[in-house]
Amino acid sequence: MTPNARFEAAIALLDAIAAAPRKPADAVANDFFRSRRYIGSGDRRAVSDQAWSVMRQHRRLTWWIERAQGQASGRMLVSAAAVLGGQIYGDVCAMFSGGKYAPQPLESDEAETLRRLKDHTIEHPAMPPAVRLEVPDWIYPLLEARFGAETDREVAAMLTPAPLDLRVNMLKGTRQQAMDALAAEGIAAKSGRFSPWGLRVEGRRPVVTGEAFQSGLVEIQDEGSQIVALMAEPQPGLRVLDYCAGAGGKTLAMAMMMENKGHILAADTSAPRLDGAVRRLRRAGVHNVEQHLLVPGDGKWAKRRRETYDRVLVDAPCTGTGTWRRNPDARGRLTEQDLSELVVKQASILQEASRFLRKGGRLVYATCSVLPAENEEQVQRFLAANEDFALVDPGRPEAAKLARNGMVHLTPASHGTDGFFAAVLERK
Ligand SMILES: C[S@@+](CC[C@H](N)C(=O)[O-])C[C@H]1O[C@@H](n2cnc3c(N)ncnc32)[C@H](O)[C@@H]1O
Repeated sequence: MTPNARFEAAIALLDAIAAAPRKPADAVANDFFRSRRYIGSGDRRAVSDQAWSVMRQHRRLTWWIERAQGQASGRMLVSAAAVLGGQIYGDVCAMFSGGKYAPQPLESDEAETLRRLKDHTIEHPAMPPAVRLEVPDWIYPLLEARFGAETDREVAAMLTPAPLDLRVNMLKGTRQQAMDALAAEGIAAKSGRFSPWGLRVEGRRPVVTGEAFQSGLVEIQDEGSQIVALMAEPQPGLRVLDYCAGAGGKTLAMAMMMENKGHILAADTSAPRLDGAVRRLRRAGVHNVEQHLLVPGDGKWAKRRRETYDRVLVDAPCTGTGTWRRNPDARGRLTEQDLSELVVKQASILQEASRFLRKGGRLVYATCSVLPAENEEQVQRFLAANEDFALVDPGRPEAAKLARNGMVHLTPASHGTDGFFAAVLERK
């Protein structure tokens, strides 16, 4: 593809994303490229990179375009990003050549808007903080309450692209063997900072097509997520309930820690998500996991299992604010109502799941959110209503050293992981 054609494809992709405001951008992008099979993999990556870079600057670009009396269409967003990113105004206008596969020429008002952006950069002192940090207005005070003087540093780090983290599957080999196998595929990886099984891959590499991944020796998993699984301390022989197991990221890590001995019940209300785990479990060589679809009214099922699990992991559905660096479009979709509904849901799931824990057993409550309402406040409310539970320090030293007041808060800026929260609760 010519640079102009890539420019045009990025504009079309951004318009498609804007036309489906409730759909995740990566799902829109999958459909977009599926219907344009003539776009090869290198071009696809370049077009996505350009669109994702615009999404990471969306509020600031819109602010600039509106200030320059324009409309934030895909054409204006892409061209404004180029001009504010330092490309020469005339060169950017020339991209709109109207040639085959190139964008149509700029209208005179579009060219005028763009001209007003000349000699500026994306930042401007008059930008409100929520615009500068690319977050919805309603959430900024919550982030400020959470991070205080560190708000700028913490929230800005949520705008940088996430690294690629792997977990070595000890059922298949050691960390050194995994590093060697990856090196043989031309992929350089170094040990993670916190997880004993973590690897961080340098640069963006196609790990999933390689032998190390296909053979189940490595799995893609953010290091923060590995720490959450580790906090459940699932030893061989125990009975573990993974109550919001989804597609099994933490189930897999726990099965590995249990050396395939004992039993994990991976429960979720979503059949498609549970199905998503099946191939991953097989590839990883895991065979101590049983899946269970939670359905309303299965009281008998629950009654039989009351107080029978040594460990319960509640990886609750949440706002996903901790994963914003992976999904820059998600921040724009999140509403205040989403948050209040999730807080109610999380409290009910935690209460529900806690019934399965035996006396002396440990429950880990976790989210991939950085908001106190979904995290420590949720734990405090639960403890106030359940006197037979107590907050305890994480047992594993890797997690204990990360804990503050007995709870672990991970963030991209402070730990280089996704944002995660986890707390261990023991039944007395
Ligand atoms: C954060 S995701 C889980 C991710 C998964 N543990 C992993 O590590 O890959 C939250 C999960 O909670 C599930 N969920 C939503 N409502 C639920 C409920 N009432 N009970 C149990 N699971 C629920 C969702 O289907 C989703 O799979």
